[in-house]
Amino acid sequence: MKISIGSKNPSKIGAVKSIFACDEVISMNVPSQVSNQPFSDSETKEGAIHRATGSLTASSSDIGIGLEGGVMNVDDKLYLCNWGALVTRDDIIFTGSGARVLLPEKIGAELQKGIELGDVMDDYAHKKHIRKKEGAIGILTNNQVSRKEMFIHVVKLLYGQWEYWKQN
Ligand SMILES: O=P(O)(O)OP(=O)(O)OP(=O)(O)OC[C@H]1O[C@@H](n2cnc3c(O)ncnc32)[C@H](O)[C@@H]1O
Ligand SMILES: [Mg+2]
Repeated sequence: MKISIGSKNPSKIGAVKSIFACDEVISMNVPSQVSNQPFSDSETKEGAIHRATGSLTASSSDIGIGLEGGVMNVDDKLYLCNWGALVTRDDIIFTGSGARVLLPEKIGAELQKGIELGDVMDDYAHKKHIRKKEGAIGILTNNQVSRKEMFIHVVKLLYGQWEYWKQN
């Protein structure tokens, strides 16, 4: 079975490969059709769906997967959020979201200026390419949960829903 994923980010590809272990995984950049830095659950989820459908349309895969990172407000505080979507050839869409973590106010202020979280995080932690490695969630949890591990959980939610649907 062939799976496409709408991203070239290694933490996203790694998560998909961990769960769909013996399948062929095709990765490609496709437009998320939302802002580079989504600012709500809804926008982040839409981005994930567009990445999944975009990769399906652009390849001969059996299912398409999209994973999208964003931020969202709870009680006037910004949290990191992540969404995933799995789309089948007959247009069934499964979605699920990942762990959330509070963003320090300093980070929230930079995001409000229009800077992407990936860039804000590199500045904040004095590191490079955090988005492709441990991620904001890895930095903020002192590496208890990496971005790949968080995405593995999201991919499990998608995989499980899809398996259940196939059996029923
Ligand atoms: O190549 P793509 O797939 O776009 O990978 P990305 O790292 O840009 O990831 P997203 O577009 O899904 O994330 C949207 C924005 O949020 C940032 N972001 C989200 N989660 C992050 C994390 O855990 N660590 C660092 N940056 C993160 C990311 O850098 C983008 O600016
Ligand atoms: Mg991006």
